[in-house]
Amino acid sequence: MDNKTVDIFILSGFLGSGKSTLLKELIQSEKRKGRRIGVLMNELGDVSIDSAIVPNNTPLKEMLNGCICCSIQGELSLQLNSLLIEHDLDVIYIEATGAAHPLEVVDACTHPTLASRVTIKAVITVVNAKQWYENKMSIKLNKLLIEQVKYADIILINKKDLVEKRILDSIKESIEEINKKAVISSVLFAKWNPSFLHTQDQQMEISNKSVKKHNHESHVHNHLHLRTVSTPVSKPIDRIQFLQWLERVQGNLFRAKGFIYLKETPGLFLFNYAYGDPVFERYTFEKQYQPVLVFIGEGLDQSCIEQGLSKLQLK
Ligand SMILES: Nc1nc2c(ncn2[C@@H]2O[C@H](COP(=O)(O)OP(=O)(O)OP(=O)(O)O)[C@@H](O)[C@H]2O)c(=O)[nH]1
Repeated sequence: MDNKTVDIFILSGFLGSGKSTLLKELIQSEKRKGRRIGVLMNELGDVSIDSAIVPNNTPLKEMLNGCICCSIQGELSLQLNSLLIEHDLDVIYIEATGAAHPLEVVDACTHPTLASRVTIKAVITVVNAKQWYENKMSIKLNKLLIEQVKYADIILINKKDLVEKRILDSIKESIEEINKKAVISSVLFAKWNPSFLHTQDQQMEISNKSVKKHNHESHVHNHLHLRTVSTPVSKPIDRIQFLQWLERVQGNLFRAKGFIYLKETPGLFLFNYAYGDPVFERYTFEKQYQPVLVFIGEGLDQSCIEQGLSKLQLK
């Protein structure tokens, strides 16, 4: 009988902290080692955006329109099961939504039908340095950020370019106070030495057990009431007008992403907006996408967003 288990790494962290950026790095690193990787992605919206970074030849399962920890925990077990049946893999990376509680994801991976076939190696939490330092989130969101840090085995303080060195040190200290066991690194564009993942197995399995232990304790689940709005944007938009409009979007906009055409420059652009920082990147990946935008936040109004975007496309 084959006793080989498939390694599982769970990527956690708030919306826009850099989970997909990290996943891209990890996929490249695993490929260089010749390991067979599978990816399971969960997005809050009904449109897949993050999967653009997963190469076509990498087995991928996507769970759209819901958060693993709220509504589709059972589906995660099913999708994980299909990945294991359909492919001969060494490792699976699970990218949770930014609203997910890591323990709920761990819980779904420890379903009795999966237990003998997978080993949960580590929860890796990505933190947006500026967002952590500024501490401007609502109480509920802050609590979620803390839980994501508390139950991590590895914590990457990402976007270190957005804060000064001394602030980075204070962020590290405050994170250490919450989680003394985790390995903590400050990183830029989630660039990190993932060989660590394969040399420190023992250490991580120890802290991993503590994750499982906590799993049986009761914890308050943050229901964030996040709303997602996705809408096609077939015509090119003026970049400046779009950004000005984005500032005025009604509600609490945490995250926006998608593919759009811009008036001033030909070609499709990948748009990312996380914690107030908008980024347009020319889309160069192999997968084909239709122009569409996804907005994630609290109190978003779908018709207002659609009307606003329609007007921008007419200008
Ligand atoms: N300035 C800066 N931007 C970064 C860094 N790392 C990632 N980003 C950008 O932040 C944006 C969001 O990154 P993602 O990797 O998509 O974040 P995510 O956590 O996967 O987002 P969700 O899946 O929506 O939760 C993208 O535009 C990235 O290019 C960094 O170190 N510095």
